[in-house]
This record gives sequence, structure tokens and C-alpha cells, in this order.
Amino acid sequence: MPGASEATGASTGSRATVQGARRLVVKIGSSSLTSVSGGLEVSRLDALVDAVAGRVASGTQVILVSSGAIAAGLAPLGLTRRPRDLATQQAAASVGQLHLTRAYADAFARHDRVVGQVLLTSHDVVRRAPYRNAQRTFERLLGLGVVPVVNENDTVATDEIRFGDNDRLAALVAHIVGAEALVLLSDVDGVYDDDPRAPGAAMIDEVHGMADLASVRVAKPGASSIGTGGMASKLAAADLASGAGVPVLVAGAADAARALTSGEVGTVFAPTGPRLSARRFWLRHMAGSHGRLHLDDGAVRAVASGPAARRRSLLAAGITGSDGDFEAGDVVELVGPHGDTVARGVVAFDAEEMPELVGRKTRDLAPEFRREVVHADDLVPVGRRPAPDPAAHA
Ligand SMILES: Nc1ncnc2c1ncn2[C@@H]1O[C@H](COP(=O)(O)OP(=O)(O)O)[C@@H](O)[C@H]1O
Ligand SMILES: N[C@@H](CCC(=O)OP(=O)(O)O)C(=O)O
Repeated sequence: MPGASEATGASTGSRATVQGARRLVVKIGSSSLTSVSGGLEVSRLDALVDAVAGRVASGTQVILVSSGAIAAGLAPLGLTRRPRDLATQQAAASVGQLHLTRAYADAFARHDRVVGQVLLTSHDVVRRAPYRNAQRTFERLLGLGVVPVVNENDTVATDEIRFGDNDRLAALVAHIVGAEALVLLSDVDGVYDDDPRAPGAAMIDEVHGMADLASVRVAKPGASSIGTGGMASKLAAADLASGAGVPVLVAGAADAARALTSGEVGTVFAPTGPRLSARRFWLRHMAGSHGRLHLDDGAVRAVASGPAARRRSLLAAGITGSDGDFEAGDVVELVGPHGDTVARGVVAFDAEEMPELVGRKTRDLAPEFRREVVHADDLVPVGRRPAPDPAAHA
């Protein structure tokens, strides 16, 4: 387990990246902005905005992902605890999001900054066209000097189309906007090797892959907790972002100013994989899948193993079957002989054309079928990386 005293060059580099990033996603959790009894605590929000505005003034484009809509809606509705049912959560979010947005607009106005509200559901990112549209909107907002304030569109998100938690949403947004780093601010000052309330629990300085966290105990959020995902969702989001090349800093909201200037607080997650382009990240982590192509061993080796430069397109000869109702241009899973997904990619044929193709060498195909089924440029391997299982440690 890397400890506070074992700072390495890579960690220093990751903290330096957070410090020097020209485009940064900052996520703040509900528990750092609200209390169940008092609703939105404007003084805490103001302190966060002071830190963000300071960073913006120094030339960084900041995208703020803010939780707190549901919690901020409780007190105005006379609710004394977080509701369990989705409809009441959505009603609370409808009320609370308005409070949140108004407070952000007022707080940033003190710094002569304009904010723009961006409410997303997973529907907006699983399909390519709305995803590109969201990308363009962010780009234009940032170009206009606006601070985008993002949340899940809780009032319309049903269970099926929920991101689930804003830590994950923040990791996705970091890739949508091409941010250089992600900062997750919470009511705890970093990731601890045990429940932070346990005697002797120590904060971890740096993480170089999820294997470093194998022995970390992640306590489940209590029933009265304001936050939704607890530390487990932060670790999953940090894994998602750092695995695709984006360093992540987990720090306390009370340390926001230092987190956004020196970066010398909290726990830093060094990148564990190459930086994925926004398109490849979308393909790998966000795109909705419309079906599956089954591959033989040779095809699995061709498309999913070895360095990226040597990976090849998927040809009909390596396909043993398909299922699903996809059309050319849809995203499908590429599945190995043992049923495990080895890659995802954009398929060049409709499902109903597949019987003509399965198992055939290119030279044996009719001329109109003689092309890659999934081109190498449209294909991204899905490696398996272990993440800590909160249930196992709770
Ligand atoms: N190993 C751990 N290290 C740090 N915090 C942990 C750990 N296990 C559980 N926690 C808890 O996770 C909580 C943060 O998650 P959460 O309340 O969901 O935050 P937020 O609302 O900011 O998203 C902290 O209050 C902390 O008590
Ligand atoms: N979208 C929800 C927050 C969901 C969420 O992930 O909350 P948190 O764990 O506090 O970051 C809201 O605004 O209440």
C-alpha cells in the first residue's frame, strides 16, 4: 500500500497535472453543500465558488459537477429524511436544483462569472448524436467564459437511464470535455485505508491502480447519509478516469482552495492507462450496445491483444455468429468463445446481413460485402481491471 511518505515521481506528476490543468472537472458531493435539516448551506457553496473562481481567474476552464439537488429540496418540502422512492426524490430534486442553480449564479456573480446549467441523463451520452451535441455545448460555454454547472437531470431520469451517481458522471464529463484532470471534493479529506472513523485509519497519499486498494476497507454509507454512493463510487469513478489517462484527486471540500491551487492535499490517482480519445472513451464506457458478434480465438487475438498499433479490423472470417437487432453504424459487443466481451465497436452491417458474412473469407463474399465488419479505428478492447468490491469490505 503506498503511503504518505512514499511520494513518487509519477504522483508528483499527477499532482502537478491537477495543479497545471488548463481544463479541469471539479465535482462536489451533496454532503459538502447541504444538511438534511437545513437544506442548502449557502456559506459552504460560497466557499467552494471562491476556490473555483480563483482557479478560473488564473486561466483554467473549470466544469463544475454539483450534487445536492435532492438534499437541497428536502427542507423546503418539509421532509426530514432522504426519501427512498424515486418519485419523491425527483420532486425534491426539482425543488432543490432551482435553489442550487440560483445559489451558484449568485455566488459566481460576486466574481463576475456567468454560470450555465447542464442537466444530463445517460440517454444524452449513450447515443453518438446527443453525445456530440453535449460536447459542442460544453465547448461553446467554455469558449464564452461560462462556468458549466452539471448535474444529473434527476427529475426525468428513471432507474433505467440513471447515471446513478455523480462521481461517475464527473468521470464521464471529464472525457466528454477532454479535461486534463478530475477533482472529487467530499466531506472526507481523502481515501483512507479503513473507515475514516476507525481508530488508526490513515489517509492514502497516492494510488497507482486499483490493486493498491485491495486491502482498503470501504464503509457503506449509513441510512441517514446525504451522499448516495459513498467512497465506493468515488473509487469506481477514479478507476474509470485514471484508467483512461486522466489523473484524479480525491480531497475534502473544506480544502477546496488548496486542492485547486497546489494540489497538495487528499489522495491522488495516477493514470494507469493511455489517454483515450473522447470517441474511444465513449465507445468503451458510454455507448449503448445493440447486439453481439461472436468471435473465434484468432479474431479475439487480432482485435483485442497486443499494442494498439498492431490491432486489426474484424473480418467476417473470424465471426462465428451474432445476436441482437443492430443496424450498420450501431455499437456492438465483440464476444470471445468463452462468452466474455473482449471489445466494443461500430458494426458496418445490419444484423440481417450477418448470415451472409459469418465465417466467410473476404474473397468468397459478394463484392458488396467485401469490407471490414468492424474497422480497427472503430473498435476498442475492453480490458478487465479489478476494482475493489465495497460489499466485500463493508
Ligand atoms: N475508506 C474510506 N476512506 C474515506 N472515506 C470513506 C471510506 N469508507 C467510507 N468513507 C465515507 O465516504 C463518505 C464520502 O462519501 P459520500 O458521503 O457519498 O460523499 P459525497 O456526498 O461527497 O459524494 C465519507 O463521509 C466517509 O465517511
Ligand atoms: N443528482 C443527485 C446527486 C447524486 C449523487 O451522486 O450525490 P453525491 O453522492 O452526494 O455526489 C442530486 O443532485 O441530489
